[in-house]
Amino acid sequence: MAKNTAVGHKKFWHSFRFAAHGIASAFKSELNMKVHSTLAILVLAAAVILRLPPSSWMLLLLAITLVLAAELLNTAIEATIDLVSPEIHPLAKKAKDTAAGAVLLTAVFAVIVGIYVFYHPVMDWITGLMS
Ligand SMILES: Nc1ncnc2c1ncn2[C@@H]1O[C@H](COP(=O)(O)OP(=O)(O)OP(=O)(O)O)[C@@H](O)[C@H]1O
Repeated sequence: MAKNTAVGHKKFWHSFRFAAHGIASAFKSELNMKVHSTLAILVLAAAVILRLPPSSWMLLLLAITLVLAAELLNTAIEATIDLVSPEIHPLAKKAKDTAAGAVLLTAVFAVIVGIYVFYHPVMDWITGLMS
């Protein structure tokens, strides 16, 4: 474990590496990250198959980025609480529950985006299969 003591452009690349390591370690340790990213890959595969337009892609990428970013922040808050308050405390509960609430909110947004962008293409695809 080391602090970022580099300067100039080296500091930038060190920060980038620490951030990439943070993402990779959250993927390894957090089941929710694995579930959300697997769903994201399936959704993007469906977007390719159904040839969704660029505007739908942008909405999907926004929703996926929001969910994964919220999940990363939730993981960071959980780790901080476990460090500073391993014992039961109402404020620790408030912090963890609120962070989990943020993830839930982004997941609800992602579902709404999914329905909005996939509804008509899926209906057209089903109609095509039946005719
Ligand atoms: N120190 C604490 N004090 C009070 N309540 C806590 C504390 N730690 C956890 N909790 C309660 O237990 C819930 C679950 O906490 P936990 O740390 O197991 O996270 P989690 O939501 O299960 O996420 P993960 O499985 O990714 O670690 C929290 O949302 C909170 O309500």
